[in-house]
Amino acid sequence: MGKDGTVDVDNAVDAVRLHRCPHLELRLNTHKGRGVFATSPIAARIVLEISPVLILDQAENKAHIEQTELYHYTYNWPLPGNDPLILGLGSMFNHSRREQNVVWQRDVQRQVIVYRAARDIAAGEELCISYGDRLTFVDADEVGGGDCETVEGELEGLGRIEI
Ligand SMILES: C[S@@+](CC[C@H](N)C(=O)[O-])C[C@H]1O[C@@H](n2cnc3c(N)ncnc32)[C@H](O)[C@@H]1O
Repeated sequence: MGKDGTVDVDNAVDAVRLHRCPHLELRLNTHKGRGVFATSPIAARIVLEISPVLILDQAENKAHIEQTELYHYTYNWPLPGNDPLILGLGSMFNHSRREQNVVWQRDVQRQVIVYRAARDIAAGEELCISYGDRLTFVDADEVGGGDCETVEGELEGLGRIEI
């Protein structure tokens, strides 16, 4: 780990050094179901989590993922028909259109997703990513409105989840 708390994730191809930020908790009963929250301040760019993914073939995906609740725990992947299941804490990040404070990157070769803080995060904040525009549920943040600043500019060039 670097002096600033960042993690070098550019490891050898045949190994992935795993990392989870210790300042996280899983809250079980939020208005979005379970969700990940910061227990202490977290600096921008810190690696929050490195989650492996499980890639099934197209037939398995159709039979066991698309028709079930598991579909909501998959990401887009650059292999047609093989959108993987996210294992680990990555599967617990909820969506926020306007308050996303987590960005993520696929490591296709090593089949992991690396999540980082998009900006400084305060203790008690929920850690959210963007699932994109095609949601399969009603966005709880949008039901009552709200007036939060976007972090779109900070997220340019980084991947979005579309599930
Ligand atoms: C990848 S899971 C996230 C973890 C999930 N909350 C849980 O308890 O397992 C995605 C699911 O979380 C819920 N979710 C995520 N973001 C949400 C939001 N902004 N509004 C309402 N529900 C949300 C939806 O049910 C969605 O299908």
